[in-house]
Amino acid sequence: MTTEFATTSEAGRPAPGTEMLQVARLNKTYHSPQGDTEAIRDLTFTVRAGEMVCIVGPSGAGKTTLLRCLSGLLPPSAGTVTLEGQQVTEPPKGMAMVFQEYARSLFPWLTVEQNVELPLKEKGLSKAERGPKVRAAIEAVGLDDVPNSYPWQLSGGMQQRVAIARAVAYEPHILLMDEPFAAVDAQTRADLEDLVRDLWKRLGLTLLFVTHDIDESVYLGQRVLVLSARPTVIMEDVAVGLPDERDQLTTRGDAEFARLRTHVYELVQEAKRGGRGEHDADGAGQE
Ligand SMILES: Nc1ncnc2c1ncn2[C@@H]1O[C@H](COP(=O)(O)OP(=O)(O)OP(=O)(O)O)[C@@H](O)[C@H]1O
Repeated sequence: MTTEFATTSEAGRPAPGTEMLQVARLNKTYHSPQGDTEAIRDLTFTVRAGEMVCIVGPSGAGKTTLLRCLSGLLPPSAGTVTLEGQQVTEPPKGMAMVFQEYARSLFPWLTVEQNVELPLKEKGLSKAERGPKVRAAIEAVGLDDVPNSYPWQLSGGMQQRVAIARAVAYEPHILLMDEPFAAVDAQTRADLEDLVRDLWKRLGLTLLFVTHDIDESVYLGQRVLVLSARPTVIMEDVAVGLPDERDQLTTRGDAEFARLRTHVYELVQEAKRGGRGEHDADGAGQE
């Protein structure tokens, strides 16, 4: 395809491999009349430019809370989030997000093209600048035959492709994805996983991908951060040494894939039993 996306240097992104997102001793405690809930106890990790990092953890481990803190929507109770040297206190300009609920994140009265174009308008790009970027993004996600359709005329998987196109057209420095494929069927999910890996490689994206699905985290990630049960710490930062060229059959049939998924599965089971989290105030397993 003819890419109209900015390259890494054109877009002013940090050079690949440099530290981009730093989360330092992050704590989030919710206060309510019923009492305090310490959702996140102590999280420290770094994401380098160009990395694909997955986050898994048991239900209620604080994944949504973490993403809200990273995206500046929720102030931490302690600790800091720093993106490209700037402390995050509001939604950063260089960040885009894709959510699980695509039906709620797309505007039903706008066409595919108009949905993808909207953030570029908000970014202040002229019509002439927007056009090629919108077309390239729609082509990149394989929707070039339906640019004038409305979201409600498309399948769930296609709607999620629109949401992904909108995020990549914006040319974010970092893309956060919050369980983006949880609501689509298994086959569509596999296609979307491959789409995300393809876009990540081609566009030099930095990606933080939250999922419940252990296999998905190993298939997609270069690293998998495994969260403990609440109050959350990082149990382990698992390096995924699988080759960069991945496909659904070969990679998932690989002995190393099986070893990694077993390891992550055991960690999540341990987390569910409350291991290396709630009972470990020192946060063992931190980087
Ligand atoms: N606004 C809030 N007020 C009080 N407690 C909250 C609030 N939001 C979340 N919590 C609590 O914080 C903890 C973490 O919630 P969070 O939604 O971040 O977890 P999660 O890992 O995203 O969950 P799931 O995997 O089920 O989607 C939970 O115990 C939840 O009840």
